[in-house]
Amino acid sequence: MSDWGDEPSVAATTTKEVSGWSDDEDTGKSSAGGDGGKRGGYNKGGDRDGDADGGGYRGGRREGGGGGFRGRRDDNEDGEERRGGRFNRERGERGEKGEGGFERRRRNDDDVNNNNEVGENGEKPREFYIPPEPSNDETEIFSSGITSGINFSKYDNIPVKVSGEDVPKPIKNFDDAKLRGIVVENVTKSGYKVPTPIQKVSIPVIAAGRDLMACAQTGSGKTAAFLLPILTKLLDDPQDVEIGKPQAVIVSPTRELAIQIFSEARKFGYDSYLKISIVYGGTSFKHQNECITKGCHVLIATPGRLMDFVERTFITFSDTRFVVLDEADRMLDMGFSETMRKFMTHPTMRPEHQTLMFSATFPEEIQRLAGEFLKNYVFVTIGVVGGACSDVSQTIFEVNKFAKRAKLMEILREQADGTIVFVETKRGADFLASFLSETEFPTTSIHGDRLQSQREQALRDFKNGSMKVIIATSVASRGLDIKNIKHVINFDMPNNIDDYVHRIGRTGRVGNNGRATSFFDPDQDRGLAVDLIKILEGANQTVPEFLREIGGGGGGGGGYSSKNFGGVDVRGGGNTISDITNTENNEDWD
Ligand SMILES: Nc1ncnc2c1ncn2[C@@H]1O[C@H](COP(=O)(O)OP(=O)(O)OP(=O)(O)O)[C@@H](O)[C@H]1O
Repeated sequence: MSDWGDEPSVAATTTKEVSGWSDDEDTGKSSAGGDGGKRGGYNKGGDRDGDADGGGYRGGRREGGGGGFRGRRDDNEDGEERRGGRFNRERGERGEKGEGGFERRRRNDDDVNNNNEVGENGEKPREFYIPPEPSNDETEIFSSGITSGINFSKYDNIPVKVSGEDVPKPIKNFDDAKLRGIVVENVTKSGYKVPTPIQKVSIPVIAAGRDLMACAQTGSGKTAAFLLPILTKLLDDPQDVEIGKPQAVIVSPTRELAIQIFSEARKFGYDSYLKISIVYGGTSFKHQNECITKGCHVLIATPGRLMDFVERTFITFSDTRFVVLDEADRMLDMGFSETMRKFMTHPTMRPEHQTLMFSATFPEEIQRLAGEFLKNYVFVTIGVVGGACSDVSQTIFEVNKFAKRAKLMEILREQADGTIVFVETKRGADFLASFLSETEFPTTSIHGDRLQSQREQALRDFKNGSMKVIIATSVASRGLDIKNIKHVINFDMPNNIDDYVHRIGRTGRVGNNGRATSFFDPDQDRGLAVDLIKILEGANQTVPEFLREIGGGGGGGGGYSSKNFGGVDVRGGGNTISDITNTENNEDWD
């Protein structure tokens, strides 16, 4: 079918879909809030639409920017000020639920922005985007993951804490996991030899039918931890698939993460009869509906798009045996709490479903809210929850906003390949990408104002090395598992320490060494100093003197407190708490 060429089928950005199935829903949702026609930079050069040269920025640069973009605090992924803390924003400034606060926020965030740009006349152009068909080539399917690195065996020494009633015993190896034969074959083809700690604990918990809330460090294999037992159960206890009634629903906060989970699910379900589908914002609703009307066992979705399907009754949950909320804290942070509540408590939801929540950071307040959705769950923390992966070497430079660009060039001249540069704002990403593209560094970018086709093309270009550098906003901070990320640079520091941990976790994955460099501007980032010191100390990194001075000695002494990062089971003492630091030798489980 010609629609499925290598190139995404993208009509001119002003094209409107005219059918009863149109994506108008998205139009409405995207229209509220946001930064309207304030975008600038390279798009004036007319080189963006269609991205013919592969998502890069060649020419069309507008002067200015100066390297620092912190002035536009409102120009971030959420389209609004983010300094105020999650719950203030959601509960306070936006008003209580019912006032429309949640909806307004949701409409402008990553998931539902189908039409991302602003045309000359102030209208948002749209695209009718049908993503390329996923590959069926076995080699390609199994080559997506990162090969485990030299520090993999150190995972055995990471403290593992589990609480809850009658917690099933962890497995020691994949043979103990009672995975379905075909799933085991796919695990082997993926090059996995030993389960990671989160997999050792989660696989038997999920297999035993329990709900789970799990916090484990970035890059430690959380995706397989839920996919392997789910696919096994669907195969061991098969039920006829009915159209619009997925048996497992996996929800992810960002589109790119959803796509990645989709690839992982196809990998572990390879050669089985399981049907895996995906629905996410920024793409043709009609097309995705056609895909799911073929029926699917496993549905991966972003929350806004999922609700669109649910509200139109194209998806119901009456056959749903598993609900997975990946990066659950981020979904709540993005304002999806109402959306999540709607589908978790949907009248069609099969009462006997299991709910599984995963993240590397899990603030206590969010954990508490999330706990509404789980029944008699097992709570697992691996390592210092919210702590940075110690395989990433972290360097913090004191750089003011006017010096950032020169410092970045200096670093890139040493080594540019495989660098992801995080900036605070979408506009900042545009400026920096167009600036760098006029240098010797082919650069692309990913952020919420780019069309979805451009976002996916940008990631492809970065992954295949045709673009050495990718500039990203926090949309790319979570979950992305890209082999060739060698260096994470925080050109702008994030607004909160959780984002910092997730951002630097794009490198140093599955036991590989990674590198992160951050530009700390005391004028802007002072508020982050104390938490940053704790993170550095917790990961045995050097704390620069200037940072200690700013932090007022903060971070020392008491060390890193995991309390605010969800390291504590909020249900308190009524539950068994086991410290199974070394799952290999622990006897308590026998
Ligand atoms: N047991 C294993 N052995 C070897 N590699 C593994 C194993 N489990 C997972 N991996 C690989 O580790 C990488 C990271 O896994 P994954 O993306 O699931 O991490 P994560 O914990 O979800 O990270 P993040 O918090 O950043 O989302 C992937 O490339 C995956 O293929």
